[in-house]
Amino acid sequence: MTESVAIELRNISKHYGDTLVLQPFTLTLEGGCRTVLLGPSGCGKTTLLRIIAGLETPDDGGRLIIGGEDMTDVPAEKRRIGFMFQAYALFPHMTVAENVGYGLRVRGTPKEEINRVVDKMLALVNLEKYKDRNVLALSGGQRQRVALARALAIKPKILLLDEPLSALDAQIRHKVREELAVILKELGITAVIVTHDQDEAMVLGDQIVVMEGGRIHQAASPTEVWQSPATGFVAGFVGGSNKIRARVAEGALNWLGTTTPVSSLTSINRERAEAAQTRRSGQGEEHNAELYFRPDDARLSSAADAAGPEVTVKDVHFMGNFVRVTAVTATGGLVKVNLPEADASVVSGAKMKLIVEPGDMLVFARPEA
Ligand SMILES: Nc1ncnc2c1ncn2[C@@H]1O[C@H](COP(=O)(O)OP(=O)(O)OP(=O)(O)O)[C@@H](O)[C@H]1O
Repeated sequence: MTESVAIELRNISKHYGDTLVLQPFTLTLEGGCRTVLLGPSGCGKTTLLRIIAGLETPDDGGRLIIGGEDMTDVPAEKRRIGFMFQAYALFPHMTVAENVGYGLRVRGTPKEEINRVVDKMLALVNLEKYKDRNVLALSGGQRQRVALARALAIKPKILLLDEPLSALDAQIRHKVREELAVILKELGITAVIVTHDQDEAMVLGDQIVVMEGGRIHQAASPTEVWQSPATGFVAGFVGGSNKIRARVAEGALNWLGTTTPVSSLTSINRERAEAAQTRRSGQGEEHNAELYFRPDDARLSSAADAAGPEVTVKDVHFMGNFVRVTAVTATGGLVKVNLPEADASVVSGAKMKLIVEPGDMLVFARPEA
């Protein structure tokens, strides 16, 4: 078990020249927890990781507190932080054991101690048998575990992992991410993991920080991010929700020509719908809200009396454990619907009703332009 330290990011922001790449924020990453930074390419995840590492300095006024100590001005090599970057950066001319022991060797650790730690780390990642093998003669997943063992060998207080699984193909990636989750949990180390893959974030994180355009949209548990997305961006990014422009007026949510009573929404969505109505009232036909719903939460019906907007089925793909349907709305937008099983009436060109239960609707005020 590693001593666990919290990371406090106080009033952190970052400019490169005139460009603001991280908007000011304050956030605590609990000691011993695994925090995942999740967001699309270019949202600032790596920049934030590099600030924690000491490879970038935050803008003036920002403070980085690690384990209660102000580390803002402490150089990277004095922070006791372990890294694992995207391409692992293993030393190709060295064996597995030499790679894992590298950080200890450069610190002048006695040989016996290095051997002891290397053995322990290789046991942790299940690679004892490969100790004397050259790293080039390993699979991608094995190299990834060597990189993890090397990062952990220096007994870091904090472990930073930048897209640790990006070099692996889809099949092995699933297996390795489960292994990584188990190892990090067992170690109880404070870890910060960057990914743009929401499944990976769900498996690896105790806390997920969802970022976009340099802004933190939400920092919460995987369950909370899934069940109560804080913004439309989170709703759309996590779970691949459909987004429909809507208008709230006179207690009703109008979307694609259909009306859903605001009173039938869940309480948080009802509040947001009411706020959208208040904020943008009296502005004619303008859309003042956005409706999101997950593909799994939508159905298609050919029943004449089904209540819901009409859509035209475009594509139907059998995906193994579900059927993915893409349909076109009356306004030309696309919606995705996941059906639990094949339905003979759902074929390309069929006109069907799109059904979404009010309890599954996520409503947000439309962001100001
Ligand atoms: N040294 C730099 N100088 C100027 N701009 C930079 C520098 N490093 C990063 N940026 C810009 O800052 C923004 C955030 O980059 P960052 O690498 O943090 O994003 P990211 O979310 O990690 O992206 P990815 O998932 O593609 O790695 C990007 O728009 C990027 O172009």
